[in-house]
Amino acid sequence: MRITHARIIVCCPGRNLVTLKLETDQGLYGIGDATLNGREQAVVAYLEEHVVPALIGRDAHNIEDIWQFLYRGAYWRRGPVTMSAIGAVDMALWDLKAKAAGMPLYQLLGGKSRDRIMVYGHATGRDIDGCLEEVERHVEAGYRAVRVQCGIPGIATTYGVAKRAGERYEPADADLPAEHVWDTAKYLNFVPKLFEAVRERFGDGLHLLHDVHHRLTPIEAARLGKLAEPYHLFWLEDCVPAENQSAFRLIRQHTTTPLAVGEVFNSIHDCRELIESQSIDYIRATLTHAGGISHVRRIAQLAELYHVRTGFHGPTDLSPVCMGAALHFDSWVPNFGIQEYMPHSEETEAVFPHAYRFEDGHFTPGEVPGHGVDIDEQLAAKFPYRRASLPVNRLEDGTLWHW
Ligand SMILES: O=C(O)[C@H](O)[C@@H](O)[C@H](O)[C@H](O)CO
Ligand SMILES: [Mg+2]
Repeated sequence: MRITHARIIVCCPGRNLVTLKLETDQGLYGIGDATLNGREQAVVAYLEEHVVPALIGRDAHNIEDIWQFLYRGAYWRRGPVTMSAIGAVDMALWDLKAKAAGMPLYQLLGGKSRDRIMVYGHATGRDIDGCLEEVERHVEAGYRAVRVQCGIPGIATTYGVAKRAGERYEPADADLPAEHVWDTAKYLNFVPKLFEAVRERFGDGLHLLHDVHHRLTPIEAARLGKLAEPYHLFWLEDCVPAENQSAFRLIRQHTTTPLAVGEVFNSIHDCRELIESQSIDYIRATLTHAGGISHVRRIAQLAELYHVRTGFHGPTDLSPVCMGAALHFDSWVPNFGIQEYMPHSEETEAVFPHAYRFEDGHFTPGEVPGHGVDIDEQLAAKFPYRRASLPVNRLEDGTLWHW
């Protein structure tokens, strides 16, 4: 099954999404997601100039060899741009192989380890009451797990909070980076009250998650972990930036709150120490940004040895293609934890017809051959690319901080 054509489709049905389509001499095609939010065109150029020309004529069945060719062969290993490009190729090749076998992708990975995939949704509010209403809405829709993010009194904009009630939170919302202001003291004094209010109203049964979005120092994260213990979070996410993997050892010494990290990771080397030192509980590196199924499978299998479970990143800046492939992976992976889910816009759903379905707080990946997600190229062409940037964060005195 030779690769004959490769196309990169960039569209913006509400947000920018990059899709790789590989066609073969057997008439089958495979699709991969190459979206790197706010840096989309860097991956497009990498694919167009350095990857696609080298793929034409290769046997699409040799997934591992193509992976090694693109990774080792590049000499310049790792990094989000390279690994997103490799991730898209790998995802498209697995899609092709499963289509050629006439099987849903999870079958090729080893079959199902579970009947359905638990997801967590995002409840956001400008204040605690607004956030509780959104939690309520999720509970009524069947969610078993909800991530809560809330406006912080005294801070004008807060990570993860939608502009208006009931709307989605979309981070890349400006042509050039918007500037937000951050204050750790205000945040730390406030956020335990949010957890307390959720537990008071919804009891202990709901899985409760929270994303710190890399804003604390290790000792501050340790304090938050301790403060959160009475509310038994499912996880505390990205409590510190994780370039320094040993920072998590310090946090771990102080708290039993489960820790999740890894949405910005792109390689097993970004999390090897975190996993081997048992400093985390959930690894969030996902298929698009971490080199596709072939590489994330290695991460998950290392993690399994150390009781670390998966909790894939799944916001709307990953396309339905990544979501579909991730749900097949989630169906198989023995050490599954949870899957993030933010509903895509109606336009995005129409551009990417898919077999996966939501019911009662869970997803099923569908039974069609491949990963079950397609792209309507004619419709995609109606939504041209628009530059959109993620914000930056400054402390109140103007110091640039982590976003
Ligand atoms: O947990 C999450 O879903 C993430 O933190 C996202 O909200 C990121 O901010 C976004 O993916 C950046 O592009
Ligand atoms: Mg996050």
